[in-house]
Amino acid sequence: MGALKYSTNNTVVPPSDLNQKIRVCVRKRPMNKKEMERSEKDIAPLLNTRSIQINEPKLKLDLTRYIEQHTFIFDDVFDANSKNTSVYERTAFPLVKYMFEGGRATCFAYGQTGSGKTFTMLDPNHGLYVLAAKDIFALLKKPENEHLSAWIGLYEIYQGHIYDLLNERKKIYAREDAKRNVIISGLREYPIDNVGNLIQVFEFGSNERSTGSTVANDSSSRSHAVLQILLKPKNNRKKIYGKLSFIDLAGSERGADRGETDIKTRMEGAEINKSLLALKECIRALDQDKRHTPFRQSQLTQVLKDSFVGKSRTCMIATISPGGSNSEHTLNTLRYADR
Ligand SMILES: Nc1ncnc2c1ncn2[C@@H]1O[C@H](COP(=O)(O)OP(=O)(O)OP(=O)(O)O)[C@@H](O)[C@H]1O
Repeated sequence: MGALKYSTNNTVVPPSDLNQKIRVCVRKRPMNKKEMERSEKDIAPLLNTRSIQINEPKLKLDLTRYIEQHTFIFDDVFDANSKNTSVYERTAFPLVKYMFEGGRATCFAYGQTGSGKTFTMLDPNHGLYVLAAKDIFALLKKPENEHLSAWIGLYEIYQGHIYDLLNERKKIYAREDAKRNVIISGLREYPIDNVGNLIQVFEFGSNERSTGSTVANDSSSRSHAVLQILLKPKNNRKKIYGKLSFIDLAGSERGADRGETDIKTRMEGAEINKSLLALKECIRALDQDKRHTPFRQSQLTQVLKDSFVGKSRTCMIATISPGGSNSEHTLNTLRYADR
């Protein structure tokens, strides 16, 4: 990423390759009502379709205010007025095509609580998973895919444990089989043959998700939610032909040490921090084509092993808030996503 040398200022830049092993995109959400009421400034102008500037408000020792500018370049940057459909075209859609080529694909949303992870990934009307499902069922109707069927599984990772959201939050375990594939034993998977069906099963499962309240968002997620859509041969349910996982990660700021006194919250934060760091390490290893991927460092990266080794592709969507009050979190998110 850092190797890109073209100008960042309002110039037309060449689009990034949609078929890269890893793509990292940023999505900025619109100002919300509270931010508008506080007349917050938008501190995150886009410079072009691939770069964004953060105007960080700072204070000198003599208390005079100044702005520190930071510029970041990504594979795509989506502005506040972008619709999920255009985000989909350049993030999850290439992964849908890839799973029909027999690949394992993963799409993550990473960002601060309230920055739009769930809205982007898992919104029941126009989340990327719904848009993907529409294309998946259309592709399954094609004669060349007649032998395949789609299955869905939904689980969350909370404090290093896996809970099956389609089976009353039953605790389940990941293990490696003789071929060193990671299997989540006991995970309930349902065959699905249309979008309505998938949304219904997903909604049932997401009601089970463990949520708690934070200052930023009353139903903030403290867990990572993983929705997996599998393609299996109709005549062999044990075999996985292709896989696409959508992951709504826990709020990134929850991993920071915020001086919480409550032990439960501290432990949650430590675990989230561990898993997000492990994820970053794995993505870095994948990016640099390293032979060793440290996926064993957390439960999250362990269950995603097949996204990091072999025929795999990953897209990370870093979601950010536009307002000045979130500048620190926004910078942390962009630094995390910056490769
Ligand atoms: N791009 C967007 N356009 C319009 N509204 C948005 C957008 N992104 C987020 N929102 C709205 O902002 C609010 C917070 O978004 P969301 O719940 O997706 O955040 P989150 O990052 O998933 O937070 P958490 O980690 O707490 O789950 C929601 O009301 C959502 O509808």
